[in-house]
Amino acid sequence: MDYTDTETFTTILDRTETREKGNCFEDFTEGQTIAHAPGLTLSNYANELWASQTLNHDPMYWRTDAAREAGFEEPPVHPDYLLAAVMGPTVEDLSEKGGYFLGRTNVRYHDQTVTPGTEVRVSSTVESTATSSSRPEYGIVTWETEGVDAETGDPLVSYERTNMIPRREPVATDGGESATAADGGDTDATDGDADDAPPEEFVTPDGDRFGDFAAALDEAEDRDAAVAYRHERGRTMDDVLVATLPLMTLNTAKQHHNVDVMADSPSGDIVAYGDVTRSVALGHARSDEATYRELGCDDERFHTFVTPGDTVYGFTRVLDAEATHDHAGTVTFEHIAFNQHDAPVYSGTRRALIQQ
Ligand SMILES: C/C(=C\C(=O)O)C(=O)SCCNC(=O)CCNC(=O)[C@H](O)C(C)(C)COP(=O)(O)OP(=O)(O)OC[C@H]1O[C@@H](n2cnc3c(N)ncnc32)[C@H](O)[C@@H]1OP(=O)(O)O
Repeated sequence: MDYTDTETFTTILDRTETREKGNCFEDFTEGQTIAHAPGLTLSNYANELWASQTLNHDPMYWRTDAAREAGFEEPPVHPDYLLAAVMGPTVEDLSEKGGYFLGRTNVRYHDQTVTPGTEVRVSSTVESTATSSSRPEYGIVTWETEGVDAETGDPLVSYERTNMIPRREPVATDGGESATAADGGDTDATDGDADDAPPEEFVTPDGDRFGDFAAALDEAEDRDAAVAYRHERGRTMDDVLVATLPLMTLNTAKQHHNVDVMADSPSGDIVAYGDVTRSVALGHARSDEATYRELGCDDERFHTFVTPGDTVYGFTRVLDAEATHDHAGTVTFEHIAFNQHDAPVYSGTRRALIQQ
């Protein structure tokens, strides 16, 4: 028999089993810990590709003199690449089966002096599993993940991530009726103050230093005003951003590189990895601030798909500024990434040390 004859081969394909990858919702139990096999070595190539393509062009990641001025011995790996490199190796075990990255919180950078050549090992613990009331074919799983330096065991980055994960067997649900009734059917991107009217005034900081953010908050205080502004740059999602960057971190989620499968999904196309979308928005934001160190991110949500050809812009609201160090202060931001139709695609809060 000729296996390479298309007609014959098609009937053979129909009769053979597919050796599947990934885990379904039923495979996760609360408290279970998974040591991810892949792990990787942080590379200069992937670091530069990530930071350049997401417009994270802060000189301290590119120039030795700027790195030394910021207290590093040499340019460290970019925190967004480090975070993605700690998420990529988890995908095969946690999310390769499909479903969407819904959000993440408690992102903490434990060591920002990490340089290319560092080997990373990653493990995750299942924090919770829940039924999706709106989607019977999915469950919702939250994991706590930590990436460590393989040589020293020192923690590098940790976070809690939530995904929709396909079930083997759909369950009976109320079709989301209870959630809709409970939350009033609110689909606004920024939870919490969706029913409030926007403030009368928006204040833009005069510059990119801690003092500029603190002064803008002072100006807005006791008035119907918010410190909030848009960033000029936008980045159109191309193949490098959508498929290459996640694959460079060993992220095997089909959503980012298998057009054939994704053609039948609700997006109809491959979708940008959430960490890439977020990194582009944060890159825009960092271009308008004198960042000293990243501290962490919380309440990150991915609101809708970003597909190739979409353009990602950034919007920032300044929530708080606290003088915590001689040379820098802690600023809390809310960042919103939005597309060419002005629809929010990502939101999250971020704390960073900003130079005085
Ligand atoms: C695969 C991958 C990485 C990886 O390999 O990992 C990626 O990078 S992929 C790219 C990034 N990603 C996206 O492109 C998704 C964009 N997004 C959407 O396209 C829509 O959001 C939706 C179609 C997914 C849902 O749409 P939607 O149904 O209108 O949304 P919601 O009703 O808000 O959420 C539905 C249910 O998820 C619950 N829920 C939401 N968020 C959280 C959270 N943070 N924590 C806990 N539960 C949460 C919610 O509580 C509801 O639960 P119920 O089903 O019980 O009501």
